[in-house]
Amino acid sequence: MIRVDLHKRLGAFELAIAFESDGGVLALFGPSGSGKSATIALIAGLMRPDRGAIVLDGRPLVDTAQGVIVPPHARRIGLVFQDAQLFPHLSVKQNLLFGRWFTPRSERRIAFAPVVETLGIGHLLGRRPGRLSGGEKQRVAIGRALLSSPRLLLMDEPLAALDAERKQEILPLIERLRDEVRIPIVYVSHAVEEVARLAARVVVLANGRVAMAGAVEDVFGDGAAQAGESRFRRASFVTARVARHDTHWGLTELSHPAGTIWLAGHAGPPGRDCRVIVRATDVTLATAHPAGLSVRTALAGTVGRIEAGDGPLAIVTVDLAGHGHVLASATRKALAELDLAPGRPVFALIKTVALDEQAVAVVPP
Ligand SMILES: Nc1ncnc2c1ncn2[C@@H]1O[C@H](COP(=O)(O)OP(=O)(O)OP(=O)(O)O)[C@@H](O)[C@H]1O
Repeated sequence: MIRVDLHKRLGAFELAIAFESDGGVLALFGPSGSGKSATIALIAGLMRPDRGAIVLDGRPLVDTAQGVIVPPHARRIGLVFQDAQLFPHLSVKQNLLFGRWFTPRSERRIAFAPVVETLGIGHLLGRRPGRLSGGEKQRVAIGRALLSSPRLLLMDEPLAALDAERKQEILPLIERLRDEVRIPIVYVSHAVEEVARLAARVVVLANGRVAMAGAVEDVFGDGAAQAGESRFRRASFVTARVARHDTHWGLTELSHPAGTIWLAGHAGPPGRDCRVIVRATDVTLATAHPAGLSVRTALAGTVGRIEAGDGPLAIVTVDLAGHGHVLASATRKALAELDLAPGRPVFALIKTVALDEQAVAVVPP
């Protein structure tokens, strides 16, 4: 359990945030410059707050009112950054063991062999970081952080520098840290897909303040969480249950009270709840259930919030029948011509080709 309440002035920027996490993965989300990395640096002890407190598992790490500032190496916090920041002159094995250096023997809960096994880096132990790929470096960096047996892992955009394939390799490893090692993680990301896959709760920062906080479904269903992001990055997710696989056509049917969601490929065993990540640009709005269209997924709901500026485009939140929301991007012209206003019934149409196994995340515990 971590509780954070911090104030810090950085030039013209002022950070004033408070949040807490009970475990699992807490995502820190927000636009560039909103204060995510500064928050991580304050928790890790790389920067001192002007005032405030950090309490980890009941132990005050910072309490400026009492003059408490625990130095970084004594905080028992593991750090993983976007660039792995390995020591170039040390082998992979030495880099990994460095993680244990500051951890008293009695507190070493995480052993070397299982970490190496989980991360699949046994064959790399003798190599220097210069001879590793980006994904391999990042796995070693995660291993080094874990071997300090931290009480909390801070991950600052750990996948941002990796290509899509590498990301898909490392995401399941982070899920295992969450579910098997059961280490609490504060995870900074810009990517809705990563948050959907990993986090149960999210804190959205804007201009150094907590703009929203709560369960990810609630926060991402609200268009405001990603306000200001380009329409190509806007996405929402819908929690639905795997109903069956259609082996003939290679599709998976997911059930949701608003309608059936079809996706290409295999999304896990029937009965499993998952989050389907839907990009706003993949959603079409219709005032009637479609006929004569190739689209297979039509979810019933009502128009919620409409976010429109002076430009030609708008982002519409559709409140789905039953539960959840999807975001749709549409032209303001279309909304006017279809007379779509808050409260009006609407169908959100999603192309099956936009959804496959990679668009699906198991609901985090
Ligand atoms: N040492 C510093 N001195 C002055 N300003 C700083 C310092 N460190 C950060 N800032 C400013 O604080 C603000 C928040 O920066 P921060 O790196 O925390 O943002 P972020 O949300 O992590 O952004 P990104 O997603 O781009 O990494 C920015 O305006 C940044 O310019």
